[in-house]
Amino acid sequence: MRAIDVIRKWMEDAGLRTWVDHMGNLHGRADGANANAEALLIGSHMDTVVDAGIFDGSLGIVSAISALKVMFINGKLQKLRRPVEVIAFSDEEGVRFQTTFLGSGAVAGIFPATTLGVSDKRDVTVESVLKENSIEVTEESFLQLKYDPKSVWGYVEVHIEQGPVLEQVGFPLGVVKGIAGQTRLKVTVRGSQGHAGTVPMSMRQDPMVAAAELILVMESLCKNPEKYLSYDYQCSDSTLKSLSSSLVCTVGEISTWPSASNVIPGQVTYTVDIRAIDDLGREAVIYDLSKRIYQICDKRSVSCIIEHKHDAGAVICASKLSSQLKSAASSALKRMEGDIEFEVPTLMSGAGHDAMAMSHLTKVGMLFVRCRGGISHSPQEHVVDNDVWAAGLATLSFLENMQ
Ligand SMILES: NC(=O)N[C@H](N)C(=O)O
Ligand SMILES: [Mn+2]
Ligand SMILES: [Mn+2]
Repeated sequence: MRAIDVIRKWMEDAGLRTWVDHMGNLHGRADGANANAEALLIGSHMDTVVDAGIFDGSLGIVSAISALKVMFINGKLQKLRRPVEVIAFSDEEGVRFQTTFLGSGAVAGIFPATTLGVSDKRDVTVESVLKENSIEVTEESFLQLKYDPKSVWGYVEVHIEQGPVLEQVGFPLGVVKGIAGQTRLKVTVRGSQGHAGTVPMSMRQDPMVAAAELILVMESLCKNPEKYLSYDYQCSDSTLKSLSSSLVCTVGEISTWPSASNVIPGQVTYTVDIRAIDDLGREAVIYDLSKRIYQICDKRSVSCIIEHKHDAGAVICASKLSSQLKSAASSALKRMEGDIEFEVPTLMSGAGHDAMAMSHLTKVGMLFVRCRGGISHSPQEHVVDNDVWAAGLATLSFLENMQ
């Protein structure tokens, strides 16, 4: 809510009409010369992860507002060939409720109204959090957030790369070809709680050690999918090849009950985040992993529950937007450095973005900005001033020349 107040002021300084919708997304719109034309939506997310950096999400919002402010100052804003609407999305990371894209998903209309009843670890629901912040959302007003696809020309997002490629190729900007698909699971393993000092090792049904084995097996599967999945099983050679270069898995959270050093746990819960460019391959990995989880739990006489918390298919960015972003990036760099000898690179995104949700509403394009060491989701996340500058100039050039 504090971020909304700060960003809303920036939007109004840039001459935008602002409002906050029932999912806490902040909108800033310039109608341009044709208020009823299909609008360009541009933006990113306001939220971030725990112990994060300051560029993930926010750079996309600031680049969009800054470019529009330049146009406001030089009188070009009202000459825009179509309305431009900046959206600062409320929840993209999905860290609190384990369902990501809550803000952009509401605008894209991909979620049912029951989403309002999703709760966090303290059983606080999305609906009550919004109401606590004086956003009187109802199921009806939630469903009304969906934009009419006919009113939207496209969605563009400027975002830090969160990876090492642009730094490696020595380029401040890159155009995103596509975004990897992702699945989030919650695995709960239950055993028999007991005294750490009295239960013989041979008689234990210890969910902590079972979870440890499950996590190691998942790591091995994701490091060597070809060893676990094969054609006659459910994966073609091309899928296996794609998995070998793009499959990643992470256990970011683990908790246990009763979490006491002299008690054999009764229950262990951990999160699984699995991503791959190939959706079929990702589904095959999830299927195979689930099978192995049940087998190992059976062998260890512990029970387990696998909950699917979130799935998002891979997204290919629209070539029309990508080519306009590419020329905007090169004109920005020419403006900064004189001529550029190389072509603006194109690359895939392993990170998820609001563009994944918005792709259900309209064509999407993304521009990546180099970040130091490719580090993100960490206080070490950093973008040098000149690259922030390049991102803003590229956004301005895109808006000035959008077709
Ligand atoms: N939904 C998401 O993917 N959120 C982050 N951007 C992520 O990549 O984890
Ligand atoms: Mn993030
Ligand atoms: Mn992000």
